[in-house]
Amino acid sequence: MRPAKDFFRPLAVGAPEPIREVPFPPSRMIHFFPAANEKMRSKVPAIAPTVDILLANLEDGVPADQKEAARAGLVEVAQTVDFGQTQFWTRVNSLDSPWALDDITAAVLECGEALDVIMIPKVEGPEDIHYVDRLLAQLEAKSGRTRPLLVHAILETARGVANVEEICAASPRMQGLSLGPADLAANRRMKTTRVGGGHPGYLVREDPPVGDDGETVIDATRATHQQDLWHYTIARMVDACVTHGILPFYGPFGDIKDTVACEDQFRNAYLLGCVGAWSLHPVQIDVAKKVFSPDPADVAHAQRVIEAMGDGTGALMLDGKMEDDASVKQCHVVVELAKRLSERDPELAATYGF
Ligand SMILES: CC(=O)SCCNC(=O)CCNC(=O)[C@H](O)C(C)(C)COP(=O)(O)OP(=O)(O)OC[C@H]1O[C@@H](n2cnc3c(N)ncnc32)[C@H](O)[C@@H]1OP(=O)(O)O
Ligand SMILES: CC(=O)C(=O)O
Ligand SMILES: [Mg+2]
Repeated sequence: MRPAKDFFRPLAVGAPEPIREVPFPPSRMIHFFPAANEKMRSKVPAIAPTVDILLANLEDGVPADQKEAARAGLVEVAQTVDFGQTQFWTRVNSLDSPWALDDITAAVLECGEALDVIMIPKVEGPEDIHYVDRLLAQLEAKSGRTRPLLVHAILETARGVANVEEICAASPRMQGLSLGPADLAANRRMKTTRVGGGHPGYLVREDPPVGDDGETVIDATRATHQQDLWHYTIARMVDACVTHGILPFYGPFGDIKDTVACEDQFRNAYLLGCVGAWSLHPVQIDVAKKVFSPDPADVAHAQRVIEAMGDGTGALMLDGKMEDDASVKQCHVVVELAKRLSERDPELAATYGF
């Protein structure tokens, strides 16, 4: 294990200094485009200003015979598109694939400073991050990059979930985690066949009523309530990320047409502490923007509580509810997020009255 005094030292001579605080610009959606697809690439300049993060995908979703084309597509986009304030990321192939080394090499040596974050899929433990950390430092030194690339890991194996704390703590490059519900379901041998979201079979049922004879009526009509398959993993991911000062994201929602359920899944993640989610299709961009921007009514309420609480200590009644030091802290989280997002989005700022 690296001693604490060496944690923030560059891992190669000439590599940039690691950062000490993870930047938190607007990060409501990571919009995926398949980097091998010329038509989708041609849409990138128009989509870039409408999203917080744009990601060139090289991994799953890209056919095996298009991996080289996807890598070339990443480089082309990095070298030609003006991203403005939008972050530009890539998801490389998994570390056990024949493509990962060339993906990472091209991302550092050919994308220049345009690239902000490299997403590493199927991370199982800190050893995966250590490997990437050293390799990136060597390539950064070679390329002359002036700021370190950050690393985002996908949590999509049971071992990755078991090691989530160590993964978060493995390097100062760690920017955040995303939940990978599709691979995670397969790896855990869950019996689902979907990309994220719930399942009608995962439910709780109301207790049976009791008949006149005092016996329970098992076959009576009883309400059922679908449960959230992802609650445990998201909550665990959020705690690990917050502990280590990095950012948690929900991942993909594969039922593109069901924007209602997508919004629900995203909102559950937002309420549990995630900062954003993936958008796989243009219709999911606005869903993420809506969900991960605080509701104007919540912001107005939070501002009232902050104002009423004065120096932020003590307890008082507002609208029949007790407010105190802890509730006002929650209100600051909401208002600070709204202000941060508003700095980039005057339309949103107007909805908050800033
Ligand atoms: C489990 C995981 O790993 S998830 C991550 C891996 N998967 C992905 O990244 C998938 C990304 N998304 C996609 O590839 C596509 O959205 C698909 C294949 C799912 C659907 O694509 P289509 O069948 O073309 O969808 P649809 O016809 O509704 O598209 C409407 C328009 O939006 C465009 N579009 C669709 N998805 C995207 C996207 N992600 N980015 C930009 N434009 C897009 C289409 O090109 C089409 O444009 P057009 O109107 O000019 O023809
Ligand atoms: C996000 C991802 O890669 C998955 O769900 O498998
Ligand atoms: Mg996956």
